[in-house]
Amino acid sequence: MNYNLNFETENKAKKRSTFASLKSLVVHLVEEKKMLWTAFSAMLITALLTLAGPIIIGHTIDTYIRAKQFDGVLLFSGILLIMYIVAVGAGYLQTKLMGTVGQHILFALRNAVFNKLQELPYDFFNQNKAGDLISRINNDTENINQFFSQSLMQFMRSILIMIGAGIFLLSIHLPLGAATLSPAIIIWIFTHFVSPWVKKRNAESLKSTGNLSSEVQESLSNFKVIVAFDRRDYFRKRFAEVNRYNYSTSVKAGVANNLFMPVYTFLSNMGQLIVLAFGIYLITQGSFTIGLLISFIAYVTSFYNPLRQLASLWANFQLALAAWDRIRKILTLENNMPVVADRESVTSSSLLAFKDVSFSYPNGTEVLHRISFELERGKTYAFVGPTGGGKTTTASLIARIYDPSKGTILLNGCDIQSYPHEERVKKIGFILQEPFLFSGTVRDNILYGNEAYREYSNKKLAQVFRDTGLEKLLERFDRGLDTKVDDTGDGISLGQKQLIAFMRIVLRQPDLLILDEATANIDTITEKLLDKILQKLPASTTKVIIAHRLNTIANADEIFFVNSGKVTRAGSLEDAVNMLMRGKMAS
Ligand SMILES: Nc1ncnc2c1ncn2[C@@H]1O[C@H](COP(=O)(O)OP(=O)(O)OP(=O)(O)O)[C@@H](O)[C@H]1O
Repeated sequence: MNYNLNFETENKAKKRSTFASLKSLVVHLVEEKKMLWTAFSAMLITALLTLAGPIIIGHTIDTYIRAKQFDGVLLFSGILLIMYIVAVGAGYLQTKLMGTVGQHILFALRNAVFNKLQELPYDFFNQNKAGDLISRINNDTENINQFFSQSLMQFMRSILIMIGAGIFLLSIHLPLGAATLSPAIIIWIFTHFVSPWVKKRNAESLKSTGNLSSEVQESLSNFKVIVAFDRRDYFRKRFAEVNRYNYSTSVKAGVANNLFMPVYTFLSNMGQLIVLAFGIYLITQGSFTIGLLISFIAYVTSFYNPLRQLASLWANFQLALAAWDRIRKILTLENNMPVVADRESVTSSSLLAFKDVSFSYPNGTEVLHRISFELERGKTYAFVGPTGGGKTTTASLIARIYDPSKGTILLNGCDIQSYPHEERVKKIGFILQEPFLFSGTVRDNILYGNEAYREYSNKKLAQVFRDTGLEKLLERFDRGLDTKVDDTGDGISLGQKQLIAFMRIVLRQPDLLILDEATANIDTITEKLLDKILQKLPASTTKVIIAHRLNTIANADEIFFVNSGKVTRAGSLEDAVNMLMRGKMAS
């Protein structure tokens, strides 16, 4: 399955309309309904008060100022003052609520994206760069927050005031109103045609920010190799290139976003000009009053000012939608490794069986071809073979990191795909070639995902370590269980990392234990100790050992030779060595 998040954009396959993007975003606002309605009501109050202002001023001029009745002027000035104070209060409430809504959405979206990432299969992380994912979780969600906390209500307020002012303009004087509003039609046509282009520019800019983040992440996580091979200049150039691209896409997005403003300003000035010319003409004809003209000019301002604001708000809106499209792509991904239903209990003599299994990596050629073999309970199996022969791939299929392209894998006689993840992970333990550690202590890392011992005190745990024979391994760490570990694993050696991974898996006591080159960096004496610990595991535990060092597999009950995507029984250790030598000579 294609999990590449940038694939759709690159192929220009599916273009989503603004409306479709918006609709899918609105679904996520249900929880904020109450606050949104309150903020909307506050916004409505400010909009109505803003709209009422000009008509009151026009009325005061025509009724009281022309008749020199200053009591009336004072009364309406007081009313206007109260209206302005209420508008400030409502505006404050609206801003405060929308700031909270924005933060809630930011919080919920970040959680949703992160939780979704936890559900996605290994393949997804093969196909997407960590930096790009980080940018989606951090930057894109922040763009949406900015839109909600700063732009949405302003956006709605602008539209409401425009509609209200438009109605007033048309009802005060229909021909003058229609003439004044005519430039708005040009604005609408312009916006309609330019918006998709602006959204595309924003999407490109966000994508290049993701690439920039990937580049930083790649060079920072590999800085040791970069320094060791003196590739700093090369990475400097690479970074400069990605940074330049980001700069140019951001400039283009900025230009696109700012295009609305001058056009809107010009057309709104046209509106004002029409009022002045046409309005003064009407006054000279005696069919319009000065008070009405002042109200009219105020409504024209009320109509075109929000329109100008809409220019920048519309740009924020497009940016938020482009960001939302990037987030939505993660949220709508489906795990292509579901648990299949209807598992029937079948009694089987073998713990695990491959039946005619073939496998290809995404976008790759087939690397395993019609493999069949069985692993019995309690036995130790060794998988040997030349580099690139398919050992790790076979082990990954056993641990269901991937599903076969063809054929079936049976665990206890049932399709491995029918086991819930937790149950499968309990049954099959897997130590990777490069163990991954989390920041914390050795204890945290050993008990990672271990429900049984998580709450044990160090004293109680020490007894478990004595029973399982792991205590000697802890001596390899300065402060035992309390030794600090950071996620880069820089403070400890590669061999120590492998020991942590080993202890982690032995404590879980799985039915099937896969060690993929798990002792490659461990000295021979410690390796013998590990062997003893493995012997202490329950007699029913099946072990699969993948190793290049042949002494590691001396105790195996059976040896499989893995080469060119085929798995064959090698017979004795001597036969395996011969096969390996022949394989090497042939290659
Ligand atoms: N993530 C991947 N995407 C595409 N191809 C891959 C991937 N991982 C491995 N391969 C390819 O699959 C084939 C088998 O690789 P695999 O890692 O299973 O070999 P191996 O026998 O474990 O090698 P080694 O002894 O070096 O660990 C190789 O040709 C390799 O290039």
